Amino acid sequence: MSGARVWVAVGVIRDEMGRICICQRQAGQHQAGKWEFPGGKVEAGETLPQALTRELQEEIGIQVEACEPLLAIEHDYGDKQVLLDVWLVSRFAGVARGLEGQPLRWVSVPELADYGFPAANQAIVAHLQGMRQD
Ligand SMILES: Nc1nc2c([nH]c(=O)n2[C@H]2C[C@H](O)[C@@H](COP(=O)(O)OP(=O)(O)OP(=O)(O)O)O2)c(=O)[nH]1
Ligand SMILES: [Mg+2]
Repeated sequence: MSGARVWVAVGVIRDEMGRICICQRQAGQHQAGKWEFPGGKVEAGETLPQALTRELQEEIGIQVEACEPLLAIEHDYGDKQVLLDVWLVSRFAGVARGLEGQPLRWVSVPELADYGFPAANQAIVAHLQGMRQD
């Protein structure tokens, strides 16, 4: 184990058709090439909803209107430890686009199985697969 633990606000953004927004992590980033749920590090003094709202505005240009906590995951990648605070975003304004050049897709919950996610995300995907989709 090495380094400090990074606290991350992660958004599972669901549209009116039940699809989920995923983005591909870029070259040079930790876990590059893997798909993720958009989000990023919580800054000092921020609440989780504040961090989530800021990150989703910065990364994909949407405004969070309703969100609720889904689950929290601690994971040790060896080179980095993360605490992912995963929130469900059930209402938002704006059109999601990859503002940092990252590929972005809307996929159904079954389709999540076709994408390569960081190891910590397996618990998120399993949680979504076990949830009622209404
Ligand atoms: N956003 C996001 N990060 C994830 C997921 N799964 C996962 O292991 N992570 C890890 C990868 C990174 O080590 C960390 C998130 O950092 P980040 O690179 O998104 O942080 P950030 O947006 O604030 O970007 P920066 O400060 O590096 O510019 O959490 C996920 O689904 N979404
Ligand atoms: Mg990020």
